[in-house]
Amino acid sequence: MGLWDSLLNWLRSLFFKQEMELSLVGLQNAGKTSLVNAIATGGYSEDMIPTVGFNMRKVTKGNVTIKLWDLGGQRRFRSMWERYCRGVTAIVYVVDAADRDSIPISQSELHELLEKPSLTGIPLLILGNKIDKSEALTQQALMDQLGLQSIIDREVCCYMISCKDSVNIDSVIDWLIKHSKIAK
Ligand SMILES: Nc1nc2c(ncn2[C@@H]2O[C@H](COP(=O)(O)OP(=O)(O)OP(=O)(O)O)[C@@H](O)[C@H]2O)c(=O)[nH]1
Ligand SMILES: [Mg+2]
Repeated sequence: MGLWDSLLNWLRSLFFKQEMELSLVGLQNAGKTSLVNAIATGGYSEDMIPTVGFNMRKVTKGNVTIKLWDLGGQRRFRSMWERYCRGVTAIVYVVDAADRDSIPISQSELHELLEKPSLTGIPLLILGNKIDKSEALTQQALMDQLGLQSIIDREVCCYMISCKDSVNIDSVIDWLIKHSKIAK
Protein backbone atom coordinates (compact mmCIF):
# COMPACT_ATOMS: atom_id res chain seq x y z
CA MET A 1 0.00 0.00 0.00
CA GLY A 2 1.39 3.40 -0.97
CA LEU A 3 1.76 6.35 1.36
CA TRP A 4 -1.22 8.12 -0.20
CA ASP A 5 -3.49 5.05 0.30
CA SER A 6 -2.33 4.71 3.89
CA LEU A 7 -3.10 8.36 4.52
CA LEU A 8 -6.55 8.03 2.94
CA ASN A 9 -7.30 4.92 5.01
CA TRP A 10 -6.22 6.70 8.17
CA LEU A 11 -8.43 9.71 7.37
CA ARG A 12 -11.36 7.44 6.58
CA SER A 13 -10.88 5.59 9.85
CA LEU A 14 -11.27 8.85 11.75
CA PHE A 15 -14.72 9.51 10.33
CA PHE A 16 -16.32 6.18 9.50
CA LYS A 17 -17.26 3.26 11.65
CA GLN A 18 -15.19 0.18 10.98
CA GLU A 19 -16.25 -3.40 11.62
CA MET A 20 -14.86 -6.88 11.53
CA GLU A 21 -15.85 -10.42 12.30
CA LEU A 22 -13.33 -12.88 13.68
CA SER A 23 -13.21 -16.54 14.59
CA LEU A 24 -11.00 -17.72 17.43
CA VAL A 25 -9.90 -21.31 17.02
CA GLY A 26 -7.25 -23.59 18.53
CA LEU A 27 -7.10 -26.58 20.89
CA GLN A 28 -8.87 -26.69 24.27
CA ASN A 29 -7.00 -24.87 27.06
CA ALA A 30 -5.08 -22.67 24.57
CA GLY A 31 -6.57 -19.49 26.06
CA LYS A 32 -9.15 -18.36 23.47
CA THR A 33 -11.78 -17.30 25.98
CA SER A 34 -9.03 -15.69 28.10
CA LEU A 35 -7.99 -13.71 25.02
CA VAL A 36 -11.55 -12.47 24.48
CA ASN A 37 -11.55 -11.27 28.10
CA ALA A 38 -8.13 -9.66 27.71
CA ILE A 39 -9.27 -7.78 24.59
CA ALA A 40 -12.69 -6.84 25.99
CA THR A 41 -11.88 -5.85 29.57
CA GLY A 42 -8.23 -6.66 30.31
CA GLY A 43 -9.47 -9.15 32.92
CA TYR A 44 -7.88 -12.55 33.59
CA SER A 45 -8.94 -15.60 35.58
CA GLU A 46 -7.33 -18.96 36.35
CA ASP A 47 -10.71 -20.67 36.71
CA MET A 48 -12.12 -20.84 33.26
CA ILE A 49 -14.93 -23.08 32.13
CA PRO A 50 -14.19 -24.87 28.83
CA THR A 51 -16.29 -23.40 26.04
CA VAL A 52 -19.13 -25.70 25.02
CA GLY A 53 -19.92 -25.12 21.34
CA PHE A 54 -19.25 -21.39 20.93
CA ASN A 55 -19.79 -17.95 22.40
CA MET A 56 -20.30 -14.73 20.49
CA ARG A 57 -19.03 -11.44 21.91
CA LYS A 58 -19.05 -7.94 20.44
CA VAL A 59 -16.25 -5.64 21.49
CA THR A 60 -15.77 -2.01 20.49
CA LYS A 61 -12.26 -0.55 20.25
CA GLY A 62 -12.22 3.10 19.19
CA ASN A 63 -14.51 3.22 16.17
CA VAL A 64 -14.08 -0.47 15.35
CA THR A 65 -16.74 -2.99 16.30
CA ILE A 66 -15.34 -6.51 16.49
CA LYS A 67 -17.67 -9.49 16.44
CA LEU A 68 -15.83 -12.47 17.94
CA TRP A 69 -16.83 -16.11 17.55
CA ASP A 70 -15.07 -17.86 20.43
CA LEU A 71 -15.19 -21.56 19.54
CA GLY A 72 -14.74 -24.61 21.76
CA GLY A 73 -11.39 -26.33 21.21
CA GLN A 74 -12.23 -29.84 22.44
CA ARG A 75 -12.09 -32.50 19.76
CA ARG A 76 -15.88 -32.85 19.55
CA PHE A 77 -16.26 -29.17 18.61
CA ARG A 78 -13.49 -28.95 16.01
CA SER A 79 -15.70 -30.08 13.12
CA MET A 80 -17.70 -26.84 13.45
CA TRP A 81 -14.65 -24.55 13.20
CA GLU A 82 -14.89 -24.33 9.41
CA ARG A 83 -18.54 -23.25 9.48
CA TYR A 84 -17.75 -20.37 11.83
CA CYS A 85 -14.65 -19.33 9.91
CA ARG A 86 -16.42 -18.90 6.56
CA GLY A 87 -16.66 -15.27 5.54
CA VAL A 88 -14.81 -13.84 8.56
CA THR A 89 -12.36 -10.96 8.18
CA ALA A 90 -9.60 -12.97 9.86
CA ILE A 91 -9.00 -16.29 11.58
CA VAL A 92 -7.21 -16.09 14.93
CA TYR A 93 -5.53 -19.38 15.87
CA VAL A 94 -4.48 -19.58 19.52
CA VAL A 95 -1.80 -22.04 20.67
CA ASP A 96 -0.60 -22.85 24.20
CA ALA A 97 3.09 -22.24 23.51
CA ALA A 98 4.04 -23.79 26.87
CA ASP A 99 2.29 -27.11 26.21
CA ARG A 100 4.91 -28.59 23.92
CA ASP A 101 3.22 -31.99 23.70
CA SER A 102 0.09 -30.48 22.18
CA ILE A 103 1.89 -28.65 19.34
CA PRO A 104 1.81 -31.54 16.81
CA ILE A 105 -1.99 -31.85 17.22
CA SER A 106 -2.34 -28.07 17.01
CA GLN A 107 -0.26 -28.13 13.81
CA SER A 108 -2.36 -30.84 12.16
CA GLU A 109 -5.69 -29.24 13.15
CA LEU A 110 -4.49 -25.89 11.77
CA HIS A 111 -3.44 -27.30 8.40
CA GLU A 112 -6.61 -29.39 8.12
CA LEU A 113 -8.68 -26.24 8.64
CA LEU A 114 -6.70 -24.18 6.13
CA GLU A 115 -7.14 -26.84 3.45
CA LYS A 116 -10.88 -26.08 3.32
CA PRO A 117 -11.60 -24.34 -0.01
CA SER A 118 -14.21 -22.11 1.68
CA LEU A 119 -11.45 -20.49 3.77
CA THR A 120 -8.95 -19.73 0.99
CA GLY A 121 -7.25 -16.38 1.34
CA ILE A 122 -8.66 -15.40 4.75
CA PRO A 123 -5.84 -13.70 6.74
CA LEU A 124 -4.49 -15.75 9.64
CA LEU A 125 -3.21 -14.47 12.97
CA ILE A 126 -1.34 -17.09 14.99
CA LEU A 127 -0.99 -16.35 18.70
CA GLY A 128 1.48 -18.29 20.86
CA ASN A 129 -0.06 -17.79 24.31
CA LYS A 130 1.24 -18.32 27.88
CA ILE A 131 4.71 -16.86 27.33
CA ASP A 132 4.68 -16.03 31.07
CA LYS A 133 5.57 -19.72 31.56
CA SER A 134 9.28 -20.57 31.43
CA GLU A 135 8.69 -23.63 29.25
CA ALA A 136 7.05 -21.61 26.47
CA LEU A 137 8.55 -22.05 23.00
CA THR A 138 10.24 -19.13 21.26
CA GLN A 139 8.41 -17.50 18.36
CA GLN A 140 10.78 -19.08 15.83
CA ALA A 141 10.36 -22.56 17.32
CA LEU A 142 6.58 -22.19 17.36
CA MET A 143 6.49 -20.97 13.74
CA ASP A 144 8.70 -23.90 12.68
CA GLN A 145 6.69 -26.51 14.61
CA LEU A 146 3.40 -25.22 13.21
CA GLY A 147 4.83 -25.32 9.68
CA LEU A 148 3.82 -21.71 8.97
CA GLN A 149 6.32 -21.33 6.11
CA SER A 150 4.22 -23.72 4.01
CA ILE A 151 1.17 -21.41 4.15
CA ILE A 152 1.42 -19.34 1.00
CA ASP A 153 -2.20 -18.68 -0.01
CA ARG A 154 -2.91 -15.95 2.58
CA GLU A 155 -1.40 -13.33 4.86
CA VAL A 156 0.02 -14.93 8.03
CA CYS A 157 1.20 -13.09 11.12
CA CYS A 158 2.44 -14.54 14.44
CA TYR A 159 2.71 -12.89 17.85
CA MET A 160 3.71 -14.34 21.21
CA ILE A 161 1.34 -13.24 23.96
CA SER A 162 0.36 -13.71 27.58
CA CYS A 163 -3.28 -13.18 28.50
CA LYS A 164 -2.22 -13.56 32.13
CA ASP A 165 0.35 -10.74 32.12
CA SER A 166 -1.27 -8.78 29.25
CA VAL A 167 1.82 -9.09 27.05
CA ASN A 168 1.36 -8.05 23.40
CA ILE A 169 -2.44 -7.78 23.67
CA ASP A 170 -2.03 -4.22 22.30
CA SER A 171 -0.22 -5.56 19.22
CA VAL A 172 -3.08 -8.01 18.67
CA ILE A 173 -5.66 -5.22 18.88
CA ASP A 174 -3.58 -3.04 16.49
CA TRP A 175 -3.39 -5.91 13.97
CA LEU A 176 -7.14 -6.43 14.22
CA ILE A 177 -7.91 -2.74 13.74
CA LYS A 178 -5.63 -2.61 10.67
CA HIS A 179 -7.63 -5.46 9.13
CA SER A 180 -11.09 -4.02 9.81
CA LYS A 181 -13.34 -2.77 7.03
CA ILE A 182 -15.56 0.26 6.68
CA ALA A 183 -19.10 -0.60 7.82
CA LYS A 184 -21.61 -0.84 4.98
N1 LIG B 1 -0.15 -19.10 32.56
C1 LIG B 1 -1.10 -18.71 31.72
N2 LIG B 1 -2.31 -19.34 31.73
C2 LIG B 1 -3.25 -18.91 30.85
C3 LIG B 1 -3.02 -17.83 29.95
N3 LIG B 1 -4.14 -17.66 29.21
C4 LIG B 1 -5.04 -18.56 29.64
N4 LIG B 1 -4.52 -19.32 30.63
C5 LIG B 1 -5.19 -20.40 31.39
O1 LIG B 1 -5.45 -21.47 30.51
C6 LIG B 1 -6.66 -22.13 30.88
C7 LIG B 1 -7.60 -22.26 29.69
O2 LIG B 1 -8.02 -20.98 29.26
P1 LIG B 1 -9.31 -20.77 28.35
O3 LIG B 1 -9.29 -19.33 27.96
O4 LIG B 1 -10.53 -21.31 28.98
O5 LIG B 1 -8.94 -21.71 27.09
P2 LIG B 1 -9.83 -21.96 25.78
O6 LIG B 1 -8.87 -21.97 24.62
O7 LIG B 1 -10.95 -21.00 25.71
O8 LIG B 1 -10.37 -23.46 26.02
P3 LIG B 1 -11.70 -24.13 25.36
O9 LIG B 1 -12.83 -23.19 25.58
O10 LIG B 1 -11.89 -25.44 26.07
O11 LIG B 1 -11.40 -24.35 23.91
C8 LIG B 1 -7.26 -21.30 32.04
O12 LIG B 1 -6.94 -21.92 33.27
C9 LIG B 1 -6.56 -19.97 31.90
O13 LIG B 1 -6.45 -19.30 33.15
C10 LIG B 1 -1.74 -17.19 29.98
O14 LIG B 1 -1.43 -16.25 29.24
N5 LIG B 1 -0.83 -17.68 30.88
MG1 LIG C 1 -12.99 -21.19 25.63
